[in-house]
Amino acid sequence: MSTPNAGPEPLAAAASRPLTGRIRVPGDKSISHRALMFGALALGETAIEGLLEGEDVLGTASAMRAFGASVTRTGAGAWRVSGVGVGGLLEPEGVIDYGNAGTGVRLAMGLAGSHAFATTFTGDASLCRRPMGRVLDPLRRMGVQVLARSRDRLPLTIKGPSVPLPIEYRVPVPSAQVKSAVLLAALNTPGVTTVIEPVMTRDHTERMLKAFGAAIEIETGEDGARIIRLEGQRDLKPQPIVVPGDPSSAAFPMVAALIVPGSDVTIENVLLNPMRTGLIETLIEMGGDITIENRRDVGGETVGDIRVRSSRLKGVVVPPERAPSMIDEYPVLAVAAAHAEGRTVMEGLGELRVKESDRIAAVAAGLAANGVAVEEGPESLTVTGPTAKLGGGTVKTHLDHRIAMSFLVLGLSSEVAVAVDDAGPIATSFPEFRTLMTALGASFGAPETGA
Ligand SMILES: O=C(O)C1=C[C@@H](OP(=O)(O)O)[C@@H](O)[C@H](O)C1
Ligand SMILES: C=C(OP(=O)(O)O)C(=O)O
Repeated sequence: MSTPNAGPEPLAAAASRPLTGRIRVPGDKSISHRALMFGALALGETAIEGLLEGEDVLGTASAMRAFGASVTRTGAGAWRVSGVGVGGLLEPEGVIDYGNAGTGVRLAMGLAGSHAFATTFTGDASLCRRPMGRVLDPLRRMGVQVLARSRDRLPLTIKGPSVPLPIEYRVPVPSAQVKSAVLLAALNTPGVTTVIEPVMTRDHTERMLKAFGAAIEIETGEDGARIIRLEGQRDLKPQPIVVPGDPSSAAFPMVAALIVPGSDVTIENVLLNPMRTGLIETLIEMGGDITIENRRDVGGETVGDIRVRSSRLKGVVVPPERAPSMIDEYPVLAVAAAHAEGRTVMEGLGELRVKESDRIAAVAAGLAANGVAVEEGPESLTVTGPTAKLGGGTVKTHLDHRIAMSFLVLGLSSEVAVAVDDAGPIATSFPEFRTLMTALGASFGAPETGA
């Protein structure tokens, strides 16, 4: 969990020698959260390999223990979960502190919301600013009572009804977290709950629920929306899970290899679910030399090794409909765009305003502080490159891991060092970031020394 008393960890990066080598990034964050949660609901033992051991996911491991499941670490990335069965969660004794983890807390609210007990959730300063109404609204319709600070922010307490109501819910924002929270609540709801998704988002919940034997059906409506029906109160069967590498973490060495001259990096075993590969598609359109090798199927998901060589990039227009397949990758795409010839226009970014930070504002401020030409729109970012004299600025990370990692990557190709005010949040999703990047040839240091 977060360590609020540790204090900020300033860090800087400066022009790197070519990055070379083969690395594996840690397990996918979305799949890791879900593996622990579905394991906690299944009857019997779920063995997980390759779990992301970042703070966000460790928060879910603690939360599942608080709900009565047995969760044990048996080796590096190897975990076992003994579940309590659908409907069998216990009332947690204390407050569930989810630290920085939006996915963790929103999915856990769905889980707890279908149980007739009270759960209190809280988080760090970033999570307490983020909107929870998007999950609480459908849960209220299922009969959940909510006691919250104004505007549905954490800390808050929810209490499930004795018999939850199945609902039909059209997800109003493109959000896999909202879809998943309703489906998790539906697991312990009698009858059929329907979630309608006008815009498709990452589908790990649906894929994994199928694998665990849930009664889930998906069809496409006349208007093109995805209609997901789940019949509740059916047992889940434990499944061995192998978590592939997180494409959202792979994004950082990928962009670093593209922009540091002379680089040639391979990132092995990365999840290539089509709802997660928008960044790869965009970087290839920009002229990035990226090839996928050894494409294969692992546990119902496509994975592959991504080879990236430094490239001359050109600006592109990234269409808004691509946003769900690369929603967490815009900060690091903006860093690539600072190196591209011409304008890169990123549209349809409204959701970026409610992530760990307001990522449109944080990226714009960070790029501007380092001499990059950037324009911020209400739901867009436009970056014009290449930048003549890059670097020299200190970036405010606002408790946002992706802002910290993106700007350290910018530093690796800057004339003058780029500093971030706090690298601590990197541990939420990618604790090995510094070690792996260093193994490729990058170097980081204290901002005072200019790295
Ligand atoms: O469901 C998930 O695992 C996630 C969904 C996305 O959030 P939204 O559902 O808010 O788009 C993403 O930003 C987050 O990192 C992980
Ligand atoms: C948005 C993110 O995570 P979460 O919503 O789980 O905090 C992210 O990891 O970029």
